[in-house]
Amino acid sequence: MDLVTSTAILPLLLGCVGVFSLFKLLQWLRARAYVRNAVVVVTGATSGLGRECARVFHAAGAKLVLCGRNAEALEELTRELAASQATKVQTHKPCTVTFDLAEPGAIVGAAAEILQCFGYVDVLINNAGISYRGTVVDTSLDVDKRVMETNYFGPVALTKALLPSMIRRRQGHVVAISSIQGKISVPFRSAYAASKHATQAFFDCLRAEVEQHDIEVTVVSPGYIHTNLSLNAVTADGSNDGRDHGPGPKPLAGGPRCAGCRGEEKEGCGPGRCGAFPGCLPADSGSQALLQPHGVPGQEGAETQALLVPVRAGGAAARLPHGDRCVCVDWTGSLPHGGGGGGSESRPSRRPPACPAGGGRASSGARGKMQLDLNSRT
Ligand SMILES: NC(=O)C1=CN([C@@H]2O[C@H](COP(=O)(O)OP(=O)(O)OC[C@H]3O[C@@H](n4cnc5c(N)ncnc54)[C@H](OP(=O)(O)O)[C@@H]3O)[C@@H](O)[C@H]2O)C=CC1
Ligand SMILES: CCCCCCCCCCCCCCCC(=O)OCC(=O)COP(=O)(O)O
Repeated sequence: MDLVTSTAILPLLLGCVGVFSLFKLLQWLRARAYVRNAVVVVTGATSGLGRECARVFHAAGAKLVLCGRNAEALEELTRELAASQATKVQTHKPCTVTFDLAEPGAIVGAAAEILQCFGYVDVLINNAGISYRGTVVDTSLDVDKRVMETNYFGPVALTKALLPSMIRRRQGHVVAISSIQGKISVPFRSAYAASKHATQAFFDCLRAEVEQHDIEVTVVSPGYIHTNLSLNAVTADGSNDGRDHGPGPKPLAGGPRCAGCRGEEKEGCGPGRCGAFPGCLPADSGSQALLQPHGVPGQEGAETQALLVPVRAGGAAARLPHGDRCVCVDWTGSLPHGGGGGGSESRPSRRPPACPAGGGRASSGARGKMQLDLNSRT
């Protein structure tokens, strides 16, 4: 490289680094300013994602309204936040409101209480939810309704009750914590996936309706996060599952196998063989990954952070970190919004063919560490 070229490249590089750093700094300042002193309502604040939201928003200076069913747990969280390490920004004592989202009659009163806390709401985070596990045929309709009440009708009712005040102020941000299961449907999670699909649709419609009032609507679609959600999952008869073997579709005993391998000892699909197996997803079947674990799935510390990746018609893709392989799960994945390349309905189930010999092995059920970072807001 001659002298002229090298002297031109160095300033250019430094300039790029400078612009990038400035952009990051502005992004950080914007996120901080957005949250500081904002009135943020978090439902399901006593556990998991909601608790983490409470911690992060409190530290960033938000005026929190913490909602949950358990008044004592909410008080304990308030004490914990008050005792947490001081940050540079001024923090505020949270307000708590206790109500059950699955009680339709409780929501209007709860919304009024929420508004009394600080007089208005800037951000509503519809986070509370329950999981469900069971077969369609065994699940009583009461259970379907309970999951829908908690995950869908409750948040919808609360949003409706708080919207008029946001519209009057021409300010507000409604957040719905949905799930990847709001985009794709998997067996044995019918009620949960249905509630999350409904959530996705409702809040997408809302976004289009309230844009004119300067109100923002965000749907968050996380992948697996290791919380109490699995422990508290309801089952077909309405009882609690009570098992915590990590969230998500579980491999059959003995490890992940192809859908056609139920009860057999053969494992895995070899490279290039995925297409033959409804239960096996190609490691890379398209330009967009559905699930993109960072780290080795199943391994402690693997980052399977929430992914907000649009589902593409034509194939669910899971890219594994250790090379291109099929990913075998014990169910036949159906795709939303036109699976199978162009059609508008999910693919009909096919009977899985016999399992191929040998091949790669991959683990489903990777767990994500949860850590929210307000700075990553774009
Ligand atoms: N964990 C995961 O892998 C994923 C979670 N999500 C979604 O994230 C959200 C939070 O889940 P997560 O933190 O994991 O689960 P947790 O079980 O840890 O927390 C759920 C929270 O919701 C509250 N809640 C449950 N039912 C009701 C109800 N009827 N009325 C009021 N509050 C209620 C719980 O309160 P209580 O203490 O009273 O039970 C609890 O605070 C859910 O909407 C879930 O669907 C999405 C994708 C992945
Ligand atoms: C490396 C893994 C490959 C698996 C590829 C399958 C791709 C599709 C998987 C479906 C993703 C579902 C994401 C679920 C996010 C979510 O809502 O998790 C919570 C639960 O599922 C509820 O927990 P539970 O343990 O009760 O199922």
